[in-house]
Amino acid sequence: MTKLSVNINKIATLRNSRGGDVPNLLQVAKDVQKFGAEGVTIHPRPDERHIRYQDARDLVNVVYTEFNIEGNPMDNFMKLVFECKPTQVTLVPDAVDALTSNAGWDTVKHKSFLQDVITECRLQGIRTSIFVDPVLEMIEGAKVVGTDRIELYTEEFATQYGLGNEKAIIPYTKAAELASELGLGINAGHDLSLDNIEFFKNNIPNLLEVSIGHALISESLYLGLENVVNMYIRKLQ
Ligand SMILES: CC(=O)[C@@H](O)[C@H](O)COP(=O)(O)O
Ligand SMILES: NCC(=O)COP(=O)(O)O
Repeated sequence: MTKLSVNINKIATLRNSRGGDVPNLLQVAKDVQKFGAEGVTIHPRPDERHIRYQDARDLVNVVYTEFNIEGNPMDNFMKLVFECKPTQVTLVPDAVDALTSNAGWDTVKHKSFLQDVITECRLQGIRTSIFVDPVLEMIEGAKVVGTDRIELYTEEFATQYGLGNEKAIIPYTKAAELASELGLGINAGHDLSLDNIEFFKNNIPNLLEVSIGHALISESLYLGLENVVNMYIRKLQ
């Protein structure tokens, strides 16, 4: 069984667009867990354009499933992580001004930096996962730096699968096989959706967790729109 961790960044994006508290991020976190999600993911970015650092602190008291905080392990981010002590921190090498995450770690080049961060997280009792492309050398490097898990960066798979190219799964399957042999736990995320999740899950051995946000929130809008439009129409009769 693969756990679903719902990424609620997009709820914060919508909330911040009006400056108030609608939709309420903490209520959404409570609700996704009530509906069966086994984790909540956030990715506070340095400009706080969606998740704010205070949201992370507030969510500590609300997330009773697995709390996953993602981000680039810069000083402020790591201070926040050590304060919140989530179940898992996912280290992502994204640039300060990145529109969204767009690459995995070079685990060879950044070996000693990652080793230091991961050692500190372990001392604090926080599970680590590092965001990686499905490249065997990077998976071997992930083992060397001592992470508990990897998160396979799935954008390329999602794009190619959407174009009908099922073979795009092959590097992910091979990466997962190697990770399993090396004793690394396997997570995955980025652009996973109702269209591609079943195929992905069926081809990735030992997939422990997926974190899904952009598509899941968009799909929730599409699938809920008819109901809400009709509720308004009934009130207007
Ligand atoms: C690490 C990752 O894959 C990202 O998908 C991320 O958590 C999404 O961030 P944004 O919501 O800022 O695009
Ligand atoms: N780690 C990936 C994640 O949390 C969500 O990514 P996306 O579904 O918003 O692309």
